[in-house]
Amino acid sequence: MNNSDSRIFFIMGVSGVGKTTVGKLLAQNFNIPFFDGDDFHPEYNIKKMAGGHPLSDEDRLEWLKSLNKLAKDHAKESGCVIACSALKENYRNLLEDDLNQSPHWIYLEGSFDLISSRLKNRKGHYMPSNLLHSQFDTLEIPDNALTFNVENPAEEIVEMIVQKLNDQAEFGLIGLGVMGKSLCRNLASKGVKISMFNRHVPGKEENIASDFKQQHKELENALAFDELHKFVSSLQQPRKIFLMVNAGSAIDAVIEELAPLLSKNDIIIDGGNSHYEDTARRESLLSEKGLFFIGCGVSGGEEGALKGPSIMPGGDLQAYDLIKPYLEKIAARDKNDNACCTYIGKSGSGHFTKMLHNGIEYAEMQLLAEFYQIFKTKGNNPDEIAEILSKSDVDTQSYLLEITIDILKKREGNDWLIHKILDKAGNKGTGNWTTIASAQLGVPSTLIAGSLFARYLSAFKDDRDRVQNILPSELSAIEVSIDHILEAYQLARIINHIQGFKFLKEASETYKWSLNLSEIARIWTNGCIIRSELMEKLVDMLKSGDDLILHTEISSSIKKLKPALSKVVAKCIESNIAVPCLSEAINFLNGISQADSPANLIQAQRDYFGAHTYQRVDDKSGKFHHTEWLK
Ligand SMILES: NC(=O)C1=CN([C@@H]2O[C@H](COP(=O)(O)OP(=O)(O)OC[C@H]3O[C@@H](n4cnc5c(N)ncnc54)[C@H](OP(=O)(O)O)[C@@H]3O)[C@@H](O)[C@H]2O)C=CC1
Ligand SMILES: O=C(CO)[C@H](O)[C@H](O)COP(=O)(O)O
Repeated sequence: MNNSDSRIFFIMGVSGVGKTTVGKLLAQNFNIPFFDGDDFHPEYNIKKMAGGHPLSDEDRLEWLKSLNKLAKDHAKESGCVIACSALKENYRNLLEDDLNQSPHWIYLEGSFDLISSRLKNRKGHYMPSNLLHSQFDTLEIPDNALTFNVENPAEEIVEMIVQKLNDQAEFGLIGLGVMGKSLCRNLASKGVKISMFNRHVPGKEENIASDFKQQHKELENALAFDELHKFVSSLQQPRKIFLMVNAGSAIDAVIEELAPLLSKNDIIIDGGNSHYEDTARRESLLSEKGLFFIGCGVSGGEEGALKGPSIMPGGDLQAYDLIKPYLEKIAARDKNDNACCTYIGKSGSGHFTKMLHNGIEYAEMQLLAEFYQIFKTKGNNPDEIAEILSKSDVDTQSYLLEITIDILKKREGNDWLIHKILDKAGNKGTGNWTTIASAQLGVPSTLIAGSLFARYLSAFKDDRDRVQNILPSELSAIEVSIDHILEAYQLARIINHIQGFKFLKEASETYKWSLNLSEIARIWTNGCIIRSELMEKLVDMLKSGDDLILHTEISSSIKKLKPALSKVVAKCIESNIAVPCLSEAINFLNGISQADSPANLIQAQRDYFGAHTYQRVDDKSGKFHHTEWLK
């Protein structure tokens, strides 16, 4: 893609501003060729200008194209400096069209009076000074150029250009909320020179970036902005800008403001929990403007983002290669010290994978909540439940189990804090999207759906209060040993992961993403919310095939643990304990392990009322049949 040592500079500004002088000095400094755009005008244009007539857009077209070719030819080598007025945005677009790198735009500015007086003293140039008015009228001041005032001597301007380039940050981050702040500190502590931006909202959001910089020693070299164009100019090209803002309309709003300030080949990375279809849409929209868009799932919460998250980037592979060193630097490490970051695949696949991660997270959380309820019903207090969970088998170890133990032990005054927390579960949408996507793909992700709907049911707190008054359902302790309960938990988690990876496999085939499931499991072994001992085991199992349920280790665990799961669910139902996720687990297992299902009756009913046809077991051709049921 890029010869990394090659630099293309366009020195722009109105005639007489000093482009040639500055350009030659700059070229000398970098030891690259200098070209004066004026030397490339066709004879016709020179005559027209010398006659005091301004050039039209049509006159400029071939000239701009020839300068674009010049830039492209030299971009393949050491680069070059080209002086060219480039007064309008669309001229600049033509000049950088199809370049394999983002050029540096240097805008030389000066007052009309200063330049006019300089032009009057200039000899041997075909541009009469009265054309200067038309140049100023035509000029569209660039947003994304390094700007220098020509009251300074040319030598100083070149020094300032070099200094500015040296001061530029390698990586930019927009959105200094919970995750954005942690990621900034993580990047800076790894020695990455960063630029940070947070919007300015008068009276509400003021000096967020500069105040944040003051609070942390590791940010002393970071640049802080609340003006977007200054933030953009502070970044090395191609710019790499990580968005950590709320998913949805906020991302579109930021992109709308940001994109016009960027140059070709710049890379926007969306690290939020965006919907994968939005990501695909944004990627194709931005690619029309020559910009790259990487949809990048990030998991680990505030602490993970600070100390090492799991990172799931998807999009253009060449663009990914440019941001890979930064993402790998900040990612968590797996047990072999490899970064928990891997290229997921094209387009929205990174955000899809993060969405599914959250779906698995929903079910893992719901299972723990159901076991909390089971032990509560047995009369155990939160400390006792924490004690039971902390003694559970290594196979059940996970980050979510660890934090659950901490949560259960947390006291407030004489009581446990958990008793003071209202039992209405919130959500930000990823569980909902996962459930919709599973329905669209036709995959039975029943534990994820069960846990989503359990959250929704919990949110109907008033209804639950009212219904309980009319239909009281007494909870009673289930008579099952702790070992059996923990075995049921272990198996339900296995089913959750079987469903999750099957879901990914189906998405990969449908969307032609070629996902590497083992590699995805690997980057989920650390840094993310669903890291666990089980995930560690799945990395190798998924190497030998994607069908987890048929893997010998998994199938022998299922055989061993299934009686406990069946018993616990049956006992919970007898005891009026709602266990939607656990029951989905055993129902799925019973369904998937029976070659015969009652779906023949569904097919018959469909054919009866809607002539939807059915296939027959005694017709191996797979042909569809219809019966006139009332004849
Ligand atoms: N919190 C978590 O554990 C995790 C969150 N995520 C995802 O990361 C993203 C960010 O989350 P989080 O850091 O928690 O969110 P916060 O609410 O803490 O921060 C959001 C940031 O976005 C900025 N922002 C919001 N709207 C706009 C807008 N219209 N224009 C410009 N900036 C805007 C906010 O600026 P301002 O302060 O000015 O309002 C703030 O800096 C979300 O998509 C979230 O789902 C992913 C993994 C874990
Ligand atoms: O992405 C995350 C962790 O991986 C976030 O914490 C996520 O927002 C949690 O989702 P919800 O608020 O819907 O429970």
